[in-house]
Amino acid sequence: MTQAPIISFKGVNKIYNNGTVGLKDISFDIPRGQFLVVVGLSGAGKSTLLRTINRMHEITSGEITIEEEPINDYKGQSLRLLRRKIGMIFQGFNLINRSSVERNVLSGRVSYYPTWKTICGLFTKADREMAVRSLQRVNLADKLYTRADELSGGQQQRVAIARTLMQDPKIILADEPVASLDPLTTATVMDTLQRLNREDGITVIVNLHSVALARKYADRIIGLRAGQLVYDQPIAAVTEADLNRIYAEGEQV
Ligand SMILES: Nc1ncnc2c1ncn2[C@@H]1O[C@H](COP(=O)(O)OP(=O)(O)OP(=O)(O)O)[C@@H](O)[C@H]1O
Repeated sequence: MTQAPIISFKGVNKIYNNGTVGLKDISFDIPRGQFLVVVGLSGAGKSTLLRTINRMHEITSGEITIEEEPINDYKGQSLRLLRRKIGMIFQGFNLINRSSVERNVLSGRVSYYPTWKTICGLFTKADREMAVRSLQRVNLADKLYTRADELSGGQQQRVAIARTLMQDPKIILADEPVASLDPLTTATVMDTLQRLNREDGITVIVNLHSVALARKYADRIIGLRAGQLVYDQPIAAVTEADLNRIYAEGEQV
């Protein structure tokens, strides 16, 4: 029996309040444990797609299911639980710069605490130990007490990944995670995501501008153009010409 997809889009449309079409009739399934890369020109809808998965953006019509449950109507506790199982990392890392690496990583655990405890920094010993383990997973255990803004960009992004590990996520969404990094640090971040995908079975969905990186890391590549799904192939079937076409044709839109 084939396993049910971890995420399923069914006829999803997203129209922003100003009338801009973000997503147009998107339907596809993401199997559990896949490393999916989303490519497309700037403005194609990649960020919009990612952000509908954790409901940072609301869809206009259609349905998204996660682990076979429709998430459209989640509120309160169900929405919090959904967001707990989905980690997200951003191009700009979104760390608290003046705080220690430990404090930043522990902040990934806040949904497990009442607000007053997190304000006072009252994290349990078990969670402090979990923070060390998360940093070990991204090869940064020696930076526990370093201030976040004293790290390189690649190290900061790995702290952001360690922070999401505190949620024990089933899915990691990465929105242009390496766009501001040089090639060497880019590799450390992408390798980290790949390791978590392969060793921990975390489903990873990454928006990338770089076709070369997409080809190197993806199990499957999907392409968006003007909010539409225009390409969907397993990596073995992806050709350079296909990818060039996604970008070239997009320019005519
Ligand atoms: N909050 C918003 N309000 C209105 N329109 C928006 C909003 N956010 C995005 N858009 C528009 O929706 C479309 C898709 O944007 P989106 O950011 O998802 O594209 P993208 O492929 O991620 O682009 P980039 O690679 O530049 O990040 C674009 O036309 C964009 O201008």
